[in-house]
Amino acid sequence: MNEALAETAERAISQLSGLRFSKGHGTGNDFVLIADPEGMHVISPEQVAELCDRHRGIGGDGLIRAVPSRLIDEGRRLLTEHPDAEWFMDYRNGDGSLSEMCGNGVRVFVHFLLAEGLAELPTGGSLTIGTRAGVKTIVRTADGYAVDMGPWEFIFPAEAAARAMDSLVSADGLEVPRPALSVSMGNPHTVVALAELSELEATRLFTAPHVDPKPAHGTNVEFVVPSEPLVHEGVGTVTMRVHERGVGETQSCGTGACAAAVATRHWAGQGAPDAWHVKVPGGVVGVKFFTVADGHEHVELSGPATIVASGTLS
Ligand SMILES: N[C@@H](CCC[C@H](N)C(=O)O)C(=O)O
Repeated sequence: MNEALAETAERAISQLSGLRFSKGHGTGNDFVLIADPEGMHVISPEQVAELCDRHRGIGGDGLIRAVPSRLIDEGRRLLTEHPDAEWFMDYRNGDGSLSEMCGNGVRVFVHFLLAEGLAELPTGGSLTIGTRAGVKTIVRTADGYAVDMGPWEFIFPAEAAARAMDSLVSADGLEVPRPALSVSMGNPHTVVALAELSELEATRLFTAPHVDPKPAHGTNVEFVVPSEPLVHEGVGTVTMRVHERGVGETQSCGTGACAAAVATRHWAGQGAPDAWHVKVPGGVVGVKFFTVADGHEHVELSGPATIVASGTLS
């Protein structure tokens, strides 16, 4: 970083001096967390990027601001139908860009709300929060939290139905472009199937994979290898690496794990299970498909959430 950039970075953070923060992660997908109960801290994209910088900031794949839904436009819109969604997860990627949704982020966000005494989640109860991809309902599990992520959708439905793939993805380390399927979990994902773990290891994700055609607002790209056998005791397992839009390679991606399970189940065809384990570099998350009262299929994401530190910006 040159001197001018370093100065801009320091200025960006110093403007937030005195602000309390926490740092947390879900299976290694890490976030800077800021509670903003009065809705006073609109953090600019530059400030987000500096706070998430691993050398000059706190470091994180993204930043989550906890703000009351009534104090942010996107939250107010949800309150008419969901008055119980008191808190809104204002999520930014590490480069400062907005994303509609973050699956690991939801668990860490709820864990943070509870740790800060801002919300309660009694055993056997649930908590509803607002996000840019609608409301999400969370319950506790033995090892963390399970989130009803809502319905999934194919981004290119006609192609997905006709050919089980809708795009080609090239990445450094892979000799030829690979077929892929694009799935929305509120945010966009493109899932690429690889045959062998050795191919997954050989894939280099320092630069963004090339996706053709690419979803309109960019995409997160998941590379998955089905386990052999794919299904054991009714649970399907895949191993995944991810290149996240607005971040780069991360240790885990919750919405990406959901998209990976959607695509693999689609490829596996009739009889494929509704319960999945997705192994990521930072751990394992669970994905389940279930049908809700109105007949729609929803996706549940489960996994741990940890707060590792809290402090004050100097
Ligand atoms: N890591 C997240 C996804 C974060 C957003 C993503 N980078 C995007 O731009 O859509 C997750 O756990 O889902």
